Order: sequence, then C-alpha cells, then structure tokens
Amino acid sequence: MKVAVIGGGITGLTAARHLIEKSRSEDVPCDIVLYEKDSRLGGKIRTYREQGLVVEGGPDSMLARKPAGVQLLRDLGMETDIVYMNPEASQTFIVRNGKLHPMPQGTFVGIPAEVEKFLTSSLLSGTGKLRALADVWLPASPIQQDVSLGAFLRSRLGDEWVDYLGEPLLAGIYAGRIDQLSLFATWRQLYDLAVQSRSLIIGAMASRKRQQTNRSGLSGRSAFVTVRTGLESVIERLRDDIAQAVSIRLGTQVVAMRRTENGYEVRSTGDNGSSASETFDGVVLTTPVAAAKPLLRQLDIVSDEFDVPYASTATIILAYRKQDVAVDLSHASGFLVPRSEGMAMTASTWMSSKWPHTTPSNMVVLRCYVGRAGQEEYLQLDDEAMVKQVSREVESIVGIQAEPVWHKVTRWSHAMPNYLVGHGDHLQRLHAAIQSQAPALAVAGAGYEGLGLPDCIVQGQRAADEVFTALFRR
Ligand SMILES: Cc1c2[nH]c(c1CCC(=O)O)Cc1[nH]c(c(CCC(=O)O)c1C)Cc1[nH]c(c(CCC(=O)O)c1C)Cc1[nH]c(c(C)c1CCC(=O)O)C2
Repeated sequence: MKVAVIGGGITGLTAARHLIEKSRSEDVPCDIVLYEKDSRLGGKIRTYREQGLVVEGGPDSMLARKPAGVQLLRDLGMETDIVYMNPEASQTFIVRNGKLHPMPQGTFVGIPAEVEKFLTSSLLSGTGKLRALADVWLPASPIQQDVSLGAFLRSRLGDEWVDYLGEPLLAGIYAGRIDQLSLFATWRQLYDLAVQSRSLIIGAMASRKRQQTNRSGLSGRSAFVTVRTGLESVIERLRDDIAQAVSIRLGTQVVAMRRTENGYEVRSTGDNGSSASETFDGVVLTTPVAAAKPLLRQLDIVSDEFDVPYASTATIILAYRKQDVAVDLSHASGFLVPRSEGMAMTASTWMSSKWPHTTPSNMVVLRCYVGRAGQEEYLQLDDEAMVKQVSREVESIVGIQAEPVWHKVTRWSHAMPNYLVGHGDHLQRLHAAIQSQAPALAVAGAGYEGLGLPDCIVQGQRAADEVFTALFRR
C-alpha cells in the first residue's frame, strides 16, 4: 500500500511513524510520502539554541496528564530528557488595572473550591466574588445543546469572574474569545461538572478532593513537562526515526487532490516551481483547516459550515542580565493579561523561573505573548517596535527597568484554532462525509480535536490507524 501524509508538524510526523509501526506489525509493506510546504519540519514547534539559552518560539511544554505526549517521548527513547516544570514557580498572576494580582488560591481552573481563600483574593471586587459564589445557590443550567463557553460561565459565575479569571485562563489556551468558543469543544468537563453537581463550585470542591486523594503517586510532579534540549529535538528524533521508511518532501505544497479508481491523485508544487503528481491508496491530511478545506472540496466533501478561525499571535522572548533585574520572579510562572486591560501583551511566562534548565544562571528570561482573536492590531508592529512596546509593558507591570540584552520575535500567522459554538456537530458531519465519500482518507491536527501537543499526537496516530485499517481490509 502507498499512503500520503500531508503536513510535517507533530501530527503528520506521528501519523507517519504510526503507519510504519502498523506496516511492520501487520507485515504489510507501506510506501509513505510526507509533504511539507515549509522548508523545515516541525510546524509550530521551534526551538532557539542561542546565547546559552534553549528557548521555544512555539509551545514550551505539554500537559503530563494527557499521556500520549510523555508516551511518545518514551517510545522515542527520550525519557531521560524529560524535565518537569519547577514546582517552586507555581504562582500565577493576573493583571488588573496594570498591577499583578496572585491567582486566587484553592481554585480548580479558576473556579473556587476553597471559599475562604477565594474571598481573600485581591483580583476581584467584593461584588464580583459574591456574584461568583452565587453559583452555589443557582438552579441547574438548562443547557441542552452547545453554547459559548462565555455564556455558560457568565450565567453561573458572573461577568467579573469571566472577564478577569475565566477568559484569561480558559480561552487563553486558544488565544480566543470566550463568548465565541464552544463550551462542548473546549471545556466540556465544566459542563459535565455542572450536570453532576448542579453548581460549578460544588463540583470543583468534589474534583479537588478526588485530585488530592489520587495525587499520592505523583507527588512533586508538575502538570507540565518538556524536553531538556528543547521540543525541536522531538521533531529531530521523529525525523531520524522515520527517515529510512518515508520519503520526506520539504518545500512541497499539495495543491490538488482527485479521486482515482482505487485511491487518490495528489498534485504538488515545489519551491523551485516544479510540479508533480503521484497516486496513493490512502491519505492522512494534517494541515490547518484552511489548507485542508479546498482539498476536501475537490473530493466533493463540502464542509462550509465547518469553520475554524485561527487567531494570529507572536511570542517575544526577552533576555535580561540577572544583575540588572531588581525584582524576584523565582516563585511564579508568569501572568495573564485580561482583554479589558488594553495592552499589547496577552500573557507572559517567566521561563527562567518556570523552566530553569532553559537559561544560564546569570540571566532572566521572559517570554511574552501578543495577539489573540479580536485583538490582533499590535501584530502590525515591526519587530523593533514590538520589542519596545512589550518591554515597556514589562517595565510597568513587573518593574524590570533594564533593557533586554537579547530578544527574539516569532510570528505565528493564523496559528491558534478557535473552536466555535457547534464545532462538535460540524466535525461529526465532516467525518461522516469523509467516511462516505473518501475511503482511506483521514483528517487530523490542532484544528479538530484539541490543540495541545498530546491531542495532536493522539489524532495523528488515530488517523494513521483509520487509513491503515481501511486499506488492510481491502
Ligand atoms: C497561567 C497560564 C496558562 N497559560 C499560560 C499562562 C501564563 C503564565 C505561565 O506560563 O504560567 C500561557 C499560555 N499558554 C498558552 C497560551 C496561548 C498561546 C498564544 O497566545 O500564542 C498562553 C498565553 C497555550 C496553552 N496552554 C495550555 C494549552 C493546552 C494544552 C493541552 O490541552 O494539551 C495551550 C495550547 C494549557 C493551560 N494553560 C493554562 C491552563 C489553565 C491550561 C489548561 C490546563 C489543563 O487543562 O489542565 C493557563
């Protein structure tokens, strides 16, 4: 059999690796061609190793509680390279009126699970806190179908909680707008919590208790993990792992697809202007949704209702000399900036505190984020102006007056998928259309069922499974 994998990010690479595994375990030869339009593999994963730093331009870590990520590292023989987030740097701040306020203690993703601690928080006004606590007495939410994450949370915990805690924490993951994101496709567990316990706060109290009893085996281990030599070394290892069995076509964009009698014709153009056509039995399509849709349309899979806008962002890494930084950042991982603060920055991660292995001991490194859905205007700034703007904001929020001695701006155009209300239903219809019209074809990646690295890995493996099984049964 012969399979095309379109896209060379983490999803496509794990799909290719999984196809090889299946072909070996079932003893069925499988030719694999991987197309990547960029001149490098890795997609959103990009590590800079400069000035003694090992810092990320894209994702900096992954959730340990989603096992696919850590499992992949083990499968690639990288277990000894795994680094856990510094447990000392667990405090997160949220900016209000230009000042840092600690995230309230004793919450479950911001939802109060310890009422007394929540009441002492300086982040919300007295009225805001009381309104949030009213969730305990409110009747069950009468939700039958998908609504926005914001509508659901506003009804239970009030606007102030949503604007200063809920949106930065829960919509921030998508660089999205809380009033547009789908409740079911983003934080369904919060809906489930409210169904089980009627109140989110009562549900948060119960899950916190469960967490505390289950945690015994994980003591001291943080929620996030990364790789000592940078996440790009996972890409390098994956590439080496599959290189023998996969033809990797860099700088090659798939521009058209057509059904043939038994499979697919894939047409591509190269950076040098060349064009080529090749036929395959199966296809794993892992590009962003905007690149996948025109190809699907050529196969008569119309998915106009399946709309996944991608927000544009940038990360700005600022490195300071430690001797120039008068504030102690060592106990915190960083801060989030609510939309209403009107700043360029949406958040900042204190890399040298959260991930000490990334930074020489004589430096302090902050990674700042700019841009989210509906707030993309600061991305127009050129690198120099962006660094200036962001370091000015760092000065006023954090109190670092020094000039950064090194910086790196990484721009991510249309990079963060936002799952809108109805995402799940539209996705189901897309899968049904693919199943009936396009046998041995599967879609996977951040635009569909989770944008973190573990979810991309799971989707890549599942898509490879589906395509392999469809062809194996023939
Ligand atoms: C406090 C904070 C968060 N996230 C962040 C902070 C800032 C300070 C710091 O670095 O400590 C930083 C962050 N993390 C993410 C973004 C958006 C990226 C961008 O704007 O370019 C930003 C700005 C992506 C993310 N951040 C996260 C994901 C999802 C990971 C996954 O689902 O696999 C992404 C894409 C994870 C995350 N991140 C956060 C929560 C509550 C969660 C979910 C945890 C859980 O589900 O148990 C909060």
